[in-house]
Amino acid sequence: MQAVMADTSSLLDELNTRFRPDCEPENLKRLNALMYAHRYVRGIGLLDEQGRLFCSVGAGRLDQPAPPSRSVIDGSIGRYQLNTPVRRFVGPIEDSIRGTAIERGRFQVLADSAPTQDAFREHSDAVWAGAGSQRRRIFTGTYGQWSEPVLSPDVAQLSFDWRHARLFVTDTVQGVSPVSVQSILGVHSLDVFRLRILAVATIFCALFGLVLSRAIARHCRAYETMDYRIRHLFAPDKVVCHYQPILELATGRMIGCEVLARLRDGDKLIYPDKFIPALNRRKLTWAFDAAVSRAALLELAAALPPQTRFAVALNFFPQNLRRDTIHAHLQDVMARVGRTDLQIELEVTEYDFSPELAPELRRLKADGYGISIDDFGTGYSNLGMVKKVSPDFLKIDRSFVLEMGDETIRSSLIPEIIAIATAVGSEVIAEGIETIDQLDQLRTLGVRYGQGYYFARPMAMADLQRFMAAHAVAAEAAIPAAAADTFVDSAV
Ligand SMILES: Nc1nc2c(ncn2[C@@H]2O[C@@H]3COP(=O)(O)O[C@H]4[C@@H](O)[C@H](n5cnc6c(=O)[nH]c(N)nc65)O[C@@H]4COP(=O)(O)O[C@H]3[C@H]2O)c(=O)[nH]1
Repeated sequence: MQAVMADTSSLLDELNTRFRPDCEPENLKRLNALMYAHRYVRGIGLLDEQGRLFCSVGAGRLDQPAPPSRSVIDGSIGRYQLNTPVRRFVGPIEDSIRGTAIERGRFQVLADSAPTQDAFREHSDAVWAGAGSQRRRIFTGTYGQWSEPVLSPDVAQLSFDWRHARLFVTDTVQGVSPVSVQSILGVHSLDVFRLRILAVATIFCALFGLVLSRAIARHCRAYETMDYRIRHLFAPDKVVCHYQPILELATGRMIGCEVLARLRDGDKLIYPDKFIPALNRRKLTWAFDAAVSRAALLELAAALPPQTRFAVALNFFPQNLRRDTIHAHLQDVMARVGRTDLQIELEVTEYDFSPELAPELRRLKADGYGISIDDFGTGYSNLGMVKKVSPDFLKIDRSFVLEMGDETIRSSLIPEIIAIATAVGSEVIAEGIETIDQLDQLRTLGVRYGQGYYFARPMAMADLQRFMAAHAVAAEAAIPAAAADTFVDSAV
């Protein structure tokens, strides 16, 4: 009890020396803060000159000043009013709650022997008690008074005071008379919660960083994939055509070239094995085939001197080998090219050679296009079907040529392929000739045409022109003088 008296007395001292009995909000706010600094005080009231209570920290200005109590006891620290209604001090709570008020000078304080302020200070910054139906609640705490709408008393709620950069955490204790408590987290709270906040923030940042970095890495990987990049990489102006000469093996005469496409990526070239699967998945194959064939034919027509006949072998995706589409496109290109000496050969791999494709190829052949079956020997084509198309060329896959020196079963099949070609009325082109031994053997076997690194790698137009100029002289000899070292698969 002594502690209650000492606390109440010191507050009354302070009130009477430092404060005016002024009911203005600013003053009430300061009084409120002072009240919360005293453990055993639950309310402060202001008295008018007649000693009537006219204002209190919790309830503000009263509608009617409360007349002075008749049962006042003079004590050592002030005049005691026992059993006075608490409502006058703390606003709209039950009238039946009563307490002890002690007054001195123009101030009255409500003493409370239970140190409830401690509980507020420790567990919340402000408190409200009243009828549960009341949504807008007036919170009172160490920082003064403010009102706050409580959306639902059933769940804790967060709100943010932008002006003062404070976060309010409101929770409601349900009961006959619910109590809402508010904690305020502001910069000042960092002091109290510093370690906890730091720990939580660090864990949060670490987790967030981890999730974010994984998401970024996943995106970067996706951007790096050819499937993503192909949309930006493929544009008609990014197509680079390289040309690989096709020669008559007995004479070394160049009869034409195969067009092999690359894509320009800055100062690098990307090769078909990298971008063809992505073109297929992105359904860009026709745009690509159309761009390559147009670019190659225009470039060849502009660069090559008139020839008697020059074969231009074009690779098309099997799904694009449709007579109507291809013919319309190539007719348009050839009209611009204006060269009748360029003979277009359409290449289809044996693997893709199918019954559905055969009629399309026959119609294309009837339109005057040459047909070559590429990588011959690697697929399982129906010979009857091959015969029906009667291709101009069967191109022996380079794996057969590669194994020729080792005398494997595969290489022993070359004569069989030559026999099939004779049977269906086609010429043979051997692919991937890299050595003079391979060249000699193929010539001995009767293979008429060939291409490969031994003669020249696929190269840009400027190099093809140099190759053709040098080759015109060397072609006099039976074996071509130009070899792979001189004409490499050149950059742009
Ligand atoms: N080791 C070795 N390789 C040789 C030799 N001579 C030529 N080659 C390579 O063998 C491939 C021959 O082309 P393919 O069988 O039509 O196979 C082509 C073709 O199926 C496809 N392709 C290339 N350009 C186009 C195009 O414009 N359109 C379409 N649809 N496909 C294309 O990509 C495939 C690969 O083309 P590339 O990478 O240019 O590879 C080319 C060529 O560079 C040699 O002596 N030794």
